[in-house]
Amino acid sequence: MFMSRQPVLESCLLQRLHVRTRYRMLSRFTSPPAQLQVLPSVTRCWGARVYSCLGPRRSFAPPPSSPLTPFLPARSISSRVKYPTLTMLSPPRSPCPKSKVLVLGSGNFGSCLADHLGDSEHQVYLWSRKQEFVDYFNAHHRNPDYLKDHEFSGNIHAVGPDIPDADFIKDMDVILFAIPTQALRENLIKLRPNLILDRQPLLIFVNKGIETDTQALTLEIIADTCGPEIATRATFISGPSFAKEIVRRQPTSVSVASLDESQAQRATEIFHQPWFRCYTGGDPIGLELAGALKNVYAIAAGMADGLGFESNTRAAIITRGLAEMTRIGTAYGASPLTFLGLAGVGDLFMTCSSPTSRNYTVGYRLGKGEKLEDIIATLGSVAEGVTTAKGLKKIIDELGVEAAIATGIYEVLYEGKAVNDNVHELMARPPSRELDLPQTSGGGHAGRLLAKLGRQT
Ligand SMILES: NC(=O)c1ccc[n+]([C@@H]2O[C@H](COP(=O)([O-])OP(=O)(O)OC[C@H]3O[C@@H](n4cnc5c(N)ncnc54)[C@H](O)[C@@H]3O)[C@@H](O)[C@H]2O)c1
Ligand SMILES: O=P(O)(O)OC[C@H](O)CO
Repeated sequence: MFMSRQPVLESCLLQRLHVRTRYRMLSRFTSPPAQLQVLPSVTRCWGARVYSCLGPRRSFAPPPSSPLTPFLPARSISSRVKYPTLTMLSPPRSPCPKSKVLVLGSGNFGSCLADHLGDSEHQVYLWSRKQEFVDYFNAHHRNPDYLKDHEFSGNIHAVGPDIPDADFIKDMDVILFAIPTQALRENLIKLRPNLILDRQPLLIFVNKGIETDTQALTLEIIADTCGPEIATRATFISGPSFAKEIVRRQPTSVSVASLDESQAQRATEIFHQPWFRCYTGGDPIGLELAGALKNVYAIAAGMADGLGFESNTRAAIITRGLAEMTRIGTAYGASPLTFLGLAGVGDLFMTCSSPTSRNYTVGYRLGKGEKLEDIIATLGSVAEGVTTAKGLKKIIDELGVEAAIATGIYEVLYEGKAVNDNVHELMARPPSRELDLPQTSGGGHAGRLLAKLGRQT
């Protein structure tokens, strides 16, 4: 997944003796996973590498279908079962330098990334707007609402419920925002007076959505609330990354982008680990659009599955969804290449094909005949695609691009169109050319946004 198989096998052969010797030394203290002992030697070596590189977790229950399952210890998800740490075989990269990180938002993704950074020996403060969360987390090192089976890093301290004050913020090296897009503006407005410009921490945003009322991307919300200087340095992380898989240290890769690439590089240095690869880039607008739009197509894919359609239909939605989001992004003024990256096709593919996705689940349940209000009321977590579909519809209309799938999802969610009619209408359209990119003039919407930031297109 993150390296080609041939070099892996070659390096396995070279390291085989070394790894075996180290395992023998280690087995004085602990037994290696039984699975590693019964596999053929080369496979065992690869398994040992994967196992050692990823390191076992306090909570870990690999799904039966996981390709890593043969190499990983079967273990209860209960954290009462402790596993010896084998990370000494391939230790985490030490963070350079060790940072103080404030994570705003203690849902699935905020707490998962807090755990990732805590494991890398950063000093992490996890903010929640709920006092009960703060008390419970500090007493038990568990999240009472999300990822409930996971025991979190001891390097995390929960803070709240008030937004941290200026004294607290001035000590932070990094502030990571893991708050849903619709709630970001109000929180940035509260936080802005506490940010000192000449000692500005690295600001990282991981939300994936479009603000419904304004159709603003996060970059624009930051510019509106904090000014162009802060927005220009803001950094965005996106890509195929389910929280519950990150806390199990499943190999994960993401895109990291900022208009100021030195900031993206800083973020990469803080996040990059052998089990969490970061790829940097300079197109935050494309990265943001890709992350937001894939959620709308995940609703479409889930809906098709819920209706009982199978592989052909899902592959068509993913591929035509990619064509659509690339077209919208290009007309907006983003680079079409960004949509071929992890934040684009990577996340689109994953979210459209996994019931772990909340957006896919919304679509699936709609396909099964449930009402949107009932699904939202019982989902227990945010599905950004629902609100994004609304903001996106206005953007599509303004740009004048053809985006039949996204438009159909908007009509199902907000205009009462029946899911079956949506499929029939999509399929009954006349034939068209497969791949075309729109011409952009004047930099599109991105040009206006960049001008707001004082940047030339
Ligand atoms: N869960 C994932 O695997 C994942 C992966 C990548 C990106 N994301 C993105 O990260 C963002 C957060 O997702 P999540 O999975 O953590 O969502 P979640 O629903 O699990 O948690 C949302 C958190 O935000 C808090 N919150 C909600 N409204 C708030 C407000 N007005 N002020 C302050 N805090 C508020 C909630 O209390 C909760 O702690 C979303 O944009 C999502 O698309 C999620
Ligand atoms: O559960 P979803 O659909 O919000 O997807 C979560 C992440 O965006 C996957 O990368």
